[in-house]
Order: sequence, then C-alpha cells, then structure tokens
Amino acid sequence: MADYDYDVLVIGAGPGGYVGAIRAAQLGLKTACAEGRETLGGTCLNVGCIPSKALLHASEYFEAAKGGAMAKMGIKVTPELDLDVMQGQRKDAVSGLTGGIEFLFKKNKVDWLKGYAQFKDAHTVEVAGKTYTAKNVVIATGSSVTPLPGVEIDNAKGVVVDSTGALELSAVPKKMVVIGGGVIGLELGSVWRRLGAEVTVVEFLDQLLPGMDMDVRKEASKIFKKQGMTLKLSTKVTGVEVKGKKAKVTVEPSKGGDAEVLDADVVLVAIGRRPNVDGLGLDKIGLELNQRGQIETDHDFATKVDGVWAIGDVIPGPMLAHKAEDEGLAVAENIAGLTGIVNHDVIPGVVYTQPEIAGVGLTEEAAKERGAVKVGKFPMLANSRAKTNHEPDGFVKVIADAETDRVLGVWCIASVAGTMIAQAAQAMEFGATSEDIAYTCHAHPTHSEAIKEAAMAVTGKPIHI
Ligand SMILES: NC(=O)c1ccc[n+]([C@@H]2O[C@H](COP(=O)([O-])OP(=O)(O)OC[C@H]3O[C@@H](n4cnc5c(N)ncnc54)[C@H](O)[C@@H]3O)[C@@H](O)[C@H]2O)c1
Repeated sequence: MADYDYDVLVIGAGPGGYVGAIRAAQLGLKTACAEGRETLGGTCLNVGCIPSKALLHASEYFEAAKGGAMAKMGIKVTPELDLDVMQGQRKDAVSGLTGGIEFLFKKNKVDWLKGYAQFKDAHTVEVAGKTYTAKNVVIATGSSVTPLPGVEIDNAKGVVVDSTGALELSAVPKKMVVIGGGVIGLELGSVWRRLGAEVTVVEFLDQLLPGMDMDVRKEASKIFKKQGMTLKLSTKVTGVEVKGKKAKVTVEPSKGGDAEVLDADVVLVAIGRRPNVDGLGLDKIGLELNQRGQIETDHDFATKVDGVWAIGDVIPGPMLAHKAEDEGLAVAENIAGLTGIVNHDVIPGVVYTQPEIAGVGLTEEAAKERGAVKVGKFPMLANSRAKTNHEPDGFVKVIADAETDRVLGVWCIASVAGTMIAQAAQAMEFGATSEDIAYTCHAHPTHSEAIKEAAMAVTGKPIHI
C-alpha cells in the first residue's frame, strides 16, 4: 500500500472542514487542513455568522434603548452610537474565535497548510507550491456570494457591497437598498435599520424567506414592515448605477411593468450563495458537478472518486454552518471506519432578526403534499414570559402526521426562537409525537412553553388561548 503524508487532508477550515479535521485527529488519523485565508473558521467565523451576530446583538441593545422598549420597563436613556466601538467588538469576537480554532488545531495536532489547495490527482494536492499526499481528501470549501449580473460589488468603496462589505461599513447609511429578502438581507438590513438607516428590501418573489413555512413568511413580512423596513416584494432589480458615493437602483415588477428608481447610499446584494469549486482542479480527478454546481456524494459523504469526500456548502442541502459541522463529524467517523450519520430531515434553520425566526422539518405546505396533517398554533402574545418581556410578536406552529401524530415540522417566531427550536429538533430526532411534546414538563415561565401549548393545540386542547 502506498505511503501517504496524511491519512486525511481537509480542504477548507470553515465549520465543516475544521470540525472534520479535529474529529479525524481525535480518532487517531494523521490530519492536515489547507486554508488560504489568514485566519481559520471560514466564512462563518470571519465574515458570516459570528460578526453578523456581534452587530445584531449590539444593534438590538441600541434599538431597545432608542426605540422605547427599555422605557416601557422604566429605563429612560438617550443612546449615542459609537460605531467604531461597535465595530471593534465585532472584530474582537472574530479574532477571539478564529484564534481559538488555531489553538484547537495545535492541541489536536492538526497541521494547518497555509494556502489554497488544488488537486494534482485524487491523493495529491498542491498548497502554496508544495505537494502533499493523503489517503483521504475532504472537500469542504464552502460557498461564496452569488453575483447579480451587471452589478459590480466593491466592498472597499462601500457603495455596492455583499455581506462582507455590509459588516464593515464605517458610517450608518442614510438609505440602504437590500437586493434579496432572504436570511442575509433581513439580518444585515435589520442591523443598519436599527442604527438609523432607511432600509428598502427588494425581493423577486412574492414573499420573503423562500423555503420557510408560508404562515411564517407572511408573519415575518408584517413584523419587518411594522419595524419600519420598506418591502418591495415581487420586484426585480434591472440595474444599479453608481455615481461617486451614491447609487441609483432601478427596479420593476418581477412580471414586468413600470420601472422605479430607488436612491441609495449603500446597496447590499444578498441573492444567495454558490459552491466554491473554482480552482480546485476537479477536472484532474474526474469529479463532475451537478446542474446546480454542487458536488454529489453518497450518504457517507463519499464522492464518486475513491478517497475523495465532500461536505458542507459544496454539496446539496441547506447552506448552514451547523449542517456542515455535523457533516464534518460524520465524514471523519466514516473515514475512520465508524458510522457517521447526518439526519438531513432534521436540520434547524434560524434567522437572527428580532424576533428570531426558526424552523425544523417540513413546512405545512410540504407536509400536506405527503399526506394528511394536523396543525397546532400558539401565539407568543399568550405566552406569559413573552408578554411580561414586552415581546408580543410571533407564534409557534407544530405540524404532525394526522394518523400517527408524529411531528413533521415546528416553526417559531419569538425573541428566542433560535434557542427554542433545539428542543423541537431533538424531539423530532427521537421520533416524537405532538403528544410527547405536550406531555413533557416545560419550565414556567419560559418562551418554550409556547411549543408545549402549540403541541397541545394539535389535538385542540391548549390552556392559555
Ligand atoms: N442565520 C443563518 O442561518 C444564515 C445567515 C446568513 C446566511 N445564511 C445562508 O447563506 C446563504 C445565502 O443567504 P442569502 O440571504 O444571500 O440567500 P437566500 O437564498 O436566503 O435569499 C436570497 C433571496 O434573494 C432573492 N433573489 C434572488 N435573486 C434576486 C434578484 N435578482 N432580485 C431580487 N431578489 C432576488 C431570492 O428570491 C431569495 O429570497 C443561504 O443559504 C443562507 O441559508 C444563513
């Protein structure tokens, strides 16, 4: 048998790649991870989940102080924004966490190969001019922003930006136009709206947040409008013209009609992400992409090429850090001869706006396509903790199979929906029925009681409505 430099070489140190590399090393495999960025952690830690949450959290405090939520509780303050300090704590959050991964690599003896990797053959990759051989190579290269044809992104200039540029603005724009009413548009649009920008979201489809339950999408639109965002649904962007530090965004109804021009100081392009496969040399190993530009794998995350595996945003499924992490664990275990499994039917998704929007499993629409369902809903207004905290918006919805009562999906809009959804995911992972959730004792007073009550509502017997 050939001698290799490594048992496992992971390409990419995002949440999928670094977790996979650490697990492989923990399982006794000699492991390296190639990463060309100057810090580990990929998009999520450097320019995605973590910095956006740092700004979302800080701007939420600012709005609570400014917008009257604190005054309702007897705390009267007139806040002053120090954007440099707010941006500084964002950078600190990122450097603390990316540095933490470097520490974990050293602790677990994962070699960081600094540079972008390219296949020479299925067991040989080149990184920064050096070649390394590995018995197994895991592609975990993530994704990057989908460009909008004809619209040039220039994060340094700061007028037409992507999510990375929108994190780094040095001043609050007076007017911001967000192209795309998905997760990034709503999270980063919320940050700058809270800090004082007039935000207009232009969405091609007739509703925000595609892929989520329709009740949730409609409620989300109502909430964002109430918060002061302007939503232009069923609208497409036909051009963006930049003059100096300003932009003019031309939009028209998606199905055609009269054009309108929107003025903007900042335009955020957030119309989705696409897998990072360019420059990997996949042609050298004969690995083809599917029609969506993704790498296909089997249930174990093995590609068609022997010894080459793939996980995270480059393979089909939701582009979510936690999905990639679980796949990282699973692929390492499979390489080590154990049984690594990810249940793709139970992957929670969270939009970290305020209130948060979260879901796991099927939407009501998708569940109905498969057969008869029972649905229970409970408004957060009737949840004692949410009411006490002045958080009236949102609801919980539990969707169960009409015959077996097995829970098929749970959707929440609530201040802490991202935390609440974990119990729903765990219940579904264990194959719970709505009755199982309804008969589980939930601590009082907590937001999570709304999940219990929605589960009780599946059979028509909630207490507090
Ligand atoms: N909290 C989170 O979990 C989180 C946060 C950020 C990003 N992400 C992930 O990153 C990925 C990218 O996020 P995103 O928000 O860019 O994509 P998205 O797919 O969530 O939303 C993009 C939106 O843009 C719309 N759109 C597409 N083309 C358009 C056009 N020409 N004009 C107007 N609207 C258009 C789509 O209909 C869609 O609503 C997603 O997969 C998302 O799951 C997740």
